[in-house]
Amino acid sequence: MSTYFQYPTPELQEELKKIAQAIVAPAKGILAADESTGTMGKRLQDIGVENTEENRRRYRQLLFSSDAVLSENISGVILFHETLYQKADDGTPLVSLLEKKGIIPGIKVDKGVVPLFGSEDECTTQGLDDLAQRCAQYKKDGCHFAKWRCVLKIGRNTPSYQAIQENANVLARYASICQSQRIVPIVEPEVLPDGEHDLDRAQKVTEVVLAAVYKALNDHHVYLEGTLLKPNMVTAGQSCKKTYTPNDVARATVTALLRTVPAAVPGVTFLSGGQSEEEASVHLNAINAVDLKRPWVLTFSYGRALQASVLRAWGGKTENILAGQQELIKRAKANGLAAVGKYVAGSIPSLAASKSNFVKSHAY
Ligand SMILES: O=P(O)(O)OC[C@H]1O[C@](O)(COP(=O)(O)O)[C@@H](O)[C@@H]1O
Repeated sequence: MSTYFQYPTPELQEELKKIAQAIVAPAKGILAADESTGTMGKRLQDIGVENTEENRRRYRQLLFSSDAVLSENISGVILFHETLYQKADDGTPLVSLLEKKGIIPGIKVDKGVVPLFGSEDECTTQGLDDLAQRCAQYKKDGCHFAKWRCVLKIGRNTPSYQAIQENANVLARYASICQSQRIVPIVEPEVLPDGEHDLDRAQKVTEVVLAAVYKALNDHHVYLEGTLLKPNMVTAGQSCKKTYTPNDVARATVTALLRTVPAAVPGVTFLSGGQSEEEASVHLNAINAVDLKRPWVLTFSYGRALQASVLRAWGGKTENILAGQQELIKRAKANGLAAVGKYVAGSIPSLAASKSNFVKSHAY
C-alpha cells in the first residue's frame, strides 16, 4: 500500500513535542548565533574586528555569558559547529554556559547554499550525505534541535518550479533525518526580501513556497508536532516604492501562514531577514496583535535583529563586554514582549535599533 508508513514511537513523539514546545514557551524565542564563518566575517568586518577563530570565540562567549535574566526571553540558541566545541576563558565549554541557564542548545546542520544549474541564479542547500551521523553526535553533545536554511528569490520568473520543489524536498529529507536522531528540525525556507515586488507578490510567493514545504513534509512522514517553522515575515521587496504599515505586514504574514501551515505545528519562529532591530520587534508585535486566528505560537529566531546593537556596543573590546550583553538582554526583552503582543514601539531603545540590517542577496 503506497500510503503505508509508521509514525515514530510514542516515546520519540513525546520527546520531540516537548523540545519544540519548550522552545516556543510564552514570551520566549531563539537567538540565532549560527552565522557560518563567512557570514560572521561580514558582521565582524562592520565593527573592525578580524574574523579569526579566537575573535569568534570571544564574541560567542560574550553572548552566552550574559546575565541569567536572558533566559526569561531566550529559550534556545542556534550554534555553528565550531562554537559547540569551543571553551570559555576558564575552560568551561561554551555550550555549558547555555545549559546552566536552562537555554536549549541547537545546531545549524546545513552546509550552505549551492547554485541550481540552469536556473536564474537560484539555489538549493547541501549537507544531507552524512546528516544522520552528524545529528547522532550532536545529540550526544547536547543539541536538541537543528536548523537548515533554504533560500528562494523573487524575480520575474522566480522562484521557479524547480527551486520550489527541490528546496521543499531537501527540507523534508533534513527534517525526517533529524527526527530519526531525536532532534527537532527547524525548517527554514527563506524567501529573500530583495526586489521591487509589492506586499501581495511577497505573500503569494510565501504561500506557494510554504504549501510545497508542507506537502513534502507530509510525503516524508515528518511528525509535525515535533517541528518548528522559521519563515520570512511577509514584507514588500526592499526596493518597493509603496509603503506598508506593521498591521499590513502582520495581516499578510498571518494570512499566508493560515493558508499553508497546519495547526499541528507548535510554533513559528520568524527570521529577521535584514529588518532593523526595532522593525523586527514592531512587526512581531503586530503579528501577535492582528485580529486573525493564530493556532501556533508566533515568535522569533533572530540573528541580525538581536545582535546588531551587541556588536556595535562590543566593538571587539574586553572593557565593552558588559555593554554588549546589556544590549542583547534589551532586544531579547523587546522581542519577548512582542511574542505576546505587549511590545510598545520605541519603549526599549538600543544602540542600533533603527539601523537597517539588510544585506543584498543574503544567500551566501
Ligand atoms: O551564515 P548563514 O548560514 O548564511 O546563515 C545566516 C543567518 O540566517 C539566519 O537563518 C537568519 O538570520 P537573520 O535573522 O539575521 O535573518 C540565521 O540563523 C543565520 O545565522
